[in-house]
Amino acid sequence: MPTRPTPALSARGLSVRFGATPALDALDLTAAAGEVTVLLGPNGAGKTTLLRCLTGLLRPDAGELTLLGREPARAIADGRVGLMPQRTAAWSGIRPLELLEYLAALHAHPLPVGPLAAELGIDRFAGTPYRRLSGGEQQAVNLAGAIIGRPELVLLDEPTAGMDVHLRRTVFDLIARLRDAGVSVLLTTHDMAEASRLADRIAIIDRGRVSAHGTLAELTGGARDLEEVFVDLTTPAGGAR
Ligand SMILES: Nc1ncnc2c1ncn2[C@@H]1O[C@H](COP(=O)(O)OP(=O)(O)OP(=O)(O)O)[C@@H](O)[C@H]1O
Repeated sequence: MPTRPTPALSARGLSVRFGATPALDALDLTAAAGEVTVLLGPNGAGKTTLLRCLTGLLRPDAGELTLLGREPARAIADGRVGLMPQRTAAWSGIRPLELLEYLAALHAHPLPVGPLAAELGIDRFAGTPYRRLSGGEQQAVNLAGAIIGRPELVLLDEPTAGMDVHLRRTVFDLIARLRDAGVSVLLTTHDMAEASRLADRIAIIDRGRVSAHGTLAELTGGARDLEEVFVDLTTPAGGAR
């Protein structure tokens, strides 16, 4: 019997509570290796909480989690996972090119900094302190930092938020190339068009659980619009949990 390929991500019964709020409520999700998996969900659905569990920033109250078949901390320590957070104040005064060179030096076989910076337009503001960059420029630097170490799995939290159409298209091409190179990508977005265009599979998260998971065609039945399906399957932010 053929063995099943190791998934990029496996979460079973993952639960996180903040006081009375169940941010993740026994969430089950498997993301196949080599695919782009898009997490869609209303504000507060638990997407960022899931990503924080994946990167070891948050310890779940219950459940099991593996990345690339390993404990998340192990996979991350081995440099196999790249993370683009939604926002980071951590870099503050460092200049983008210095930052990328520093991050590249942490990895055995990094991408060449110059071409990556040029592709994402970072060379135009390479010497500006990170905190002075526009939102979209900071996002470009965050994305470059997530992929510079040639990770096998990339976690992107709203990667195109704040980006203009040009940069957004560049990022779409880059994500498609990562996938073509066999990299697994897990990303969150609120943009239905982006999800439709990029995803091999879409997981709709609602109130800390996966309410649907499949290809675009499976979710929409080929007849409905993804936004309609999303509205049917999710609770508006502020709705009863
Ligand atoms: N540190 C925290 N303390 C208390 N509550 C928190 C904390 N972090 C998240 N929450 C709550 O957990 C729930 C899930 O939040 P999360 O940030 O994961 O949602 P999200 O799906 O990423 O939302 P968005 O699309 O708005 O980014 C929300 O109700 C949020 O207020």
